[in-house]
Amino acid sequence: MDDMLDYQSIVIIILLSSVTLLLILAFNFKLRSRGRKLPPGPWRIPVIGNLHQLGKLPHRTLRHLAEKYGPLMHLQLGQIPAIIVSSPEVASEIMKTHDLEFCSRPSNVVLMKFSYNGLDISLSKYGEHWRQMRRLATLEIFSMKRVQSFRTVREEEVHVLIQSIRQYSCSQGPVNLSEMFLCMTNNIICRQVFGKRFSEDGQCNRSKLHDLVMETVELMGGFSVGDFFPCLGCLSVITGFQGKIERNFKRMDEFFEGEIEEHCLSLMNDQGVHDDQEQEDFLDVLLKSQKDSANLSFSLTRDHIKAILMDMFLAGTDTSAATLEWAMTELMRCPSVMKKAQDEVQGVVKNKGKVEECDLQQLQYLKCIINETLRLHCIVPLLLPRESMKGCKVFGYDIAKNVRVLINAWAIARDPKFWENPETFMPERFEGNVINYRGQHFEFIPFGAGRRICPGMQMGVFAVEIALANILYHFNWELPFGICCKDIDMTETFGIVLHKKLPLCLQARPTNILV
Ligand code: HEM
Repeated sequence: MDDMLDYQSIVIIILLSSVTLLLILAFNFKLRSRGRKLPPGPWRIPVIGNLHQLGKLPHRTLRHLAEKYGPLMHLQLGQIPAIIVSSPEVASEIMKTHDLEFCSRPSNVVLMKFSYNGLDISLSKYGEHWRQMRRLATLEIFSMKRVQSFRTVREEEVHVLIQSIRQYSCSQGPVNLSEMFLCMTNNIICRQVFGKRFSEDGQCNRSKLHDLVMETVELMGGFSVGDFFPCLGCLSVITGFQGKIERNFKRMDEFFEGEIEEHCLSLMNDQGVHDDQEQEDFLDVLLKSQKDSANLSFSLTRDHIKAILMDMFLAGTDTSAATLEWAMTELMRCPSVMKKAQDEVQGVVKNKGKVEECDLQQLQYLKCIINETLRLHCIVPLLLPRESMKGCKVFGYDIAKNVRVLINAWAIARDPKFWENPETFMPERFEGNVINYRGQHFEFIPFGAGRRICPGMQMGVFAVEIALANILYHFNWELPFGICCKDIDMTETFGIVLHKKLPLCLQARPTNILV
């Protein structure tokens, strides 16, 4: 009898908790619209359906809502108040006029973990600490001189990519370009950060580190109820999500520790002293800055260094790889654009045997292709979320403190008011056009704008340009047997970074250029 009672009470408790949970969800997930053109709120949208949709492809769902309710929407995402920006005018208000009020980042458990409790650059809140870290990184890591000093690294890794494609396509058929791009960008980042690569020698293949980094990226972009309902954060423990984060973080941390130890040792043995300052890797630079921390107004701890290393991997690897993946996908869908691009590269490089970075300045059409790729496939579609630091008025509406701000850069770059035939891939639109991605033209902000603009922009673009130019120079590309242009799957994945859901597999036919 007692057992029976226990069983019944357990069932009742479970039922009551589920009903409470559903009520909390239903009550909290409503959408309020407060734009000038918007209907008076609050009103509700079906809870589970939209939560699910937002969790899947938020940029598309939010664009659809913005078309109905205007470019400045106020959503109550669970317990989190958020505004969604979907037009260049409002984006300019937020990231230019009121940049100082909106340049902080929200925090949640996952982000805090991977940023070493907010010690990094990309996820930390705005304040003196962020300013100092960003200044250090801008001077020591992202300066044009430093980026150019890694020119050889980029050229060598692109060379390895070309050789790997050549070997693979001769023996095995279609090449998984999505995978190869990811390995190449990861190797470039590894060499810049640690001075070494982790793929097998001479190969552009996946290493254990690549797998680990990709797992981290997935976890960070994953959908967690706790993001919208902090009071239900404990659910992530029950679902096992928290455990996955802890395990993944531990492995990343151990990996960084190992590399730091190795670098410290070689610095101590004076092997790390580089005659030519330009050969230093980022970790050398950070360790030196730590030693000379008298020049800094804060003490650069080991956790600070690991937080920056985490930023490099998470922000720098799959962003550039995804850009290459979408660029090649669009070129396969538009054979005339592909031909024009190949003719341009061929005309500039002739029989030199490879494209070098010094050739890139002449490849203006290639640059247009990259711009158009970043427009049509905004790689970080909602940028990184921001948070208001104090109450302020935007377009006559009061925005409170601690409101999350999502900028739908993906929707903005497809706004028909600013772009003719916005859904069409048309690199020519950038020919002789003054619009660029450097954060001054708010209809095109793939790298964000204002104080939090991507500091790795140049590093990413150089890698994309040199890789794309070389794969167009060395190969003619065909779709696998039986597939035609219009069959190419364009489905996107869900996550912070927009990838193709299905990998891009293509048959490479080497041109007659000898390497
Ligand atoms: C094509 C390649 C890339 C794209 C499309 C891209 C895009 C972005 C975007 C949209 C943001 C957020 C900006 C905002 O919130 O306004 C960002 C931030 C950032 N990116 Fe990139 N990025 C790329 C490459 C890189 C690379 C190669 C690195 C470094 C190795 C890097 C490091 C960072 C960092 C540290 C931030 C945080 C800035 C801050 O919060 O102060 N990115 N990136």
